[in-house]
Amino acid sequence: MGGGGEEDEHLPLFETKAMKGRLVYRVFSVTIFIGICLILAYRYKDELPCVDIFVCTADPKIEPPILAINTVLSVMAYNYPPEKLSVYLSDDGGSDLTFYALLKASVFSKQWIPFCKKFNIEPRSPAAYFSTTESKCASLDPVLSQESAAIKKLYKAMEDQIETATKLGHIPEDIQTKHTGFSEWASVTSQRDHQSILQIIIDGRDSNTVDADGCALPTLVYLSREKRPNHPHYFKAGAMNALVGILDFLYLQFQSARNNQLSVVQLRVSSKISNGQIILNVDCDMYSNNSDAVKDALCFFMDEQKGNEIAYVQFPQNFNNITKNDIYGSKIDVITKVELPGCDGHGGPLYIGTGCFHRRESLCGKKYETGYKFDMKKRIEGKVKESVNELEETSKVLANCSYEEGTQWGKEMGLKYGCPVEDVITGLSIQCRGWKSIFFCPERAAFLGIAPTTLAQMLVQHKRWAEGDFQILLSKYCPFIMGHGRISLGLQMGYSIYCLWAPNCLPTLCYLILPPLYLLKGIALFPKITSPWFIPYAFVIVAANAYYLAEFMWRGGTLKGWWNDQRAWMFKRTTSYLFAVIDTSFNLLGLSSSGFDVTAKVSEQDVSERYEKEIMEFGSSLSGMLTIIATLALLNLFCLVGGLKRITLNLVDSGFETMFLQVLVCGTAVAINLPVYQALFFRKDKGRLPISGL
Ligand SMILES: O=c1ccn([C@@H]2O[C@H](COP(=O)(O)OP(=O)(O)O[C@H]3O[C@H](CO)[C@@H](O)[C@H](O)[C@H]3O)[C@@H](O)[C@H]2O)c(=O)[nH]1
Ligand SMILES: [Mn+2]
Repeated sequence: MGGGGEEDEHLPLFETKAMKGRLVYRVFSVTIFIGICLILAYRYKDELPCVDIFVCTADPKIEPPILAINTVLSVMAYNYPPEKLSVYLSDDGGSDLTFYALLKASVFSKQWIPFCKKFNIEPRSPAAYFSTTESKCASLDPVLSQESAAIKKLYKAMEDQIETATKLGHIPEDIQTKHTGFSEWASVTSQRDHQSILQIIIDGRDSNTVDADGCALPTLVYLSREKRPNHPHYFKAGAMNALVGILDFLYLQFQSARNNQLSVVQLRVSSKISNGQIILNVDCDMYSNNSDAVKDALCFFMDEQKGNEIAYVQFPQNFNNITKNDIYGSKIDVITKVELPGCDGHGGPLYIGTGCFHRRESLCGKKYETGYKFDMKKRIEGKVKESVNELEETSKVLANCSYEEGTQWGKEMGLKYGCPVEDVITGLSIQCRGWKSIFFCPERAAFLGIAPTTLAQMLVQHKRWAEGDFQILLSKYCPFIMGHGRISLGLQMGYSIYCLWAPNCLPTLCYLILPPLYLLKGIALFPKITSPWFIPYAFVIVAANAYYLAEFMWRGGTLKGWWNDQRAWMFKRTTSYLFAVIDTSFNLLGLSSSGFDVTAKVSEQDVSERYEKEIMEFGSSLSGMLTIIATLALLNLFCLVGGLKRITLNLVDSGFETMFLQVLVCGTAVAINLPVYQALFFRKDKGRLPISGL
């Protein structure tokens, strides 16, 4: 204690001071931090399995090469160690134009992949990225916009070259001399008659092949499997099987114990070249929209508790060209947001084609055994030591059509042959072998594709689906027969929603033909509005429609979208499903076999404009399907007018009371068919329905 100046000299009771040597410590801790990151990177990197990605294309006219390579580039740029990725372009069109486009893409990828990773951009399909608003916003990040402008220029130059060649229809000689691969086309007589063409465009094993930043690149392979006129090629299933294959010594032993022959022919192209434990299939029109999707899928496969029983992880099919009110009901949101997640609780969703990650073994026919464990890190040592040329030669043979003869490919192994929905039937067989599957819907869609833009395209696509699913129901693969005791009853019922699509045409046709005809004649088919029997009718009509409407709106649809969806269902039921039933019957009688009509992915300028404006495209030439649609629309209109006249003239006993439901059914049909009348009587554009053709 004291006073005055003495106080200042007092020392504080305690004092905290920074230690000396802070800089040294900081350097030390940074090195430890880097060390931990490297350890994690090492661990993480090594634990990730190899992934083989198959992109399918079938015709350079229907599926332009520029579309296919955009998909290829998007999957090459996944956030995944490139040395563990292999991308295969399966070209069923056997086209040198597609091959040329892929060569160009391989060069462009050296700039594109580092650009994507540096700025973490999405989506990684260049065409899709350059059409996003962010890519057009120059001001946000000056470095990004500068580099983006430079890379866009490169892309446009590549696009120009590819499109010029595509328009020309062949590859000019001066370009052909630049790559020996083109010489393969000297012996190609047609799309349906040629030898296997296989070119390893980027060899991931080669440490000299790097991108602009010096990082490794994914392996990139072009394959056009052999096709001969006297050999069935089994469409997409055949294309996939030429690639799939399996090389696993444990599995070979397991199989050879049962059938010695099998082990010899299990190797196919990708199992020879890269043998990734996981296989992803995407159609050429479905680019990757989420560069983390591979890692997302692996979270399921690699889960320590449940991962071993998962055979496939299916992502939903989303589309980037859906208009606000979805005129053709293509969004299938009720399927992907309600029905398939519903199946998830009963053993897993159906395999619906593109956007599906498979465990190689389960796709190749392995049965699930309780306690089965698979080490994703396991790599088959010493598998490929051959030089690129040797490897091309030895792998090519595996894509020959004679290679499959007398084997289990298309039956026990790989995707199943003979069904227009090779995906659904294959998934069902996998589930019946004891495996589970997963439906995964990340917030940012993993894949985006192209939905049909004309009525005819949509109806043809649905005919293929309905026919395939109906064939399954009537075959030994029927979910209630093959699935009995193997998959849950809930899942059997889940499958049957789709298997019963086709026969749905019969009640729909009845409702669209009988009530109007009887209305015209003045004969009542339903109870009077005053009768107690009217109540169940009213309840079912109101409740079923209200439920579907609520489900539709809950999943983000609009009211007009729901109305359009109802129309799309009506058209599908009266045409696609009817034709599916007829063709399935012919098929059962052995009078025909089902094919695979590839859905068109490009349309003319005026067709696209009408699609954007949500004007239905009937397409001026009158097919059987459009004739049915127009006839039913006219029948309902004619009968409604005739029937109403009869009622107003009091020619029917207690008119409205008796005929209320018939007028409602017929009136709804007329209201829903308004675009048909418009197309028949008022429209002048090329998308109208020519009344003269009826
Ligand atoms: O002989 C063929 C025929 C088709 N494809 C490819 O198969 C894919 C699907 O064909 P597409 O015409 O687009 O049919 P979609 O109806 O749009 O396809 C859905 O339905 C098919 C089953 O019908 C599934 O295989 C698809 O994955 C699924 O997206 C495309 O990449 C085609 O290139 C071939 O590789 N070879
Ligand atoms: Mn498609």
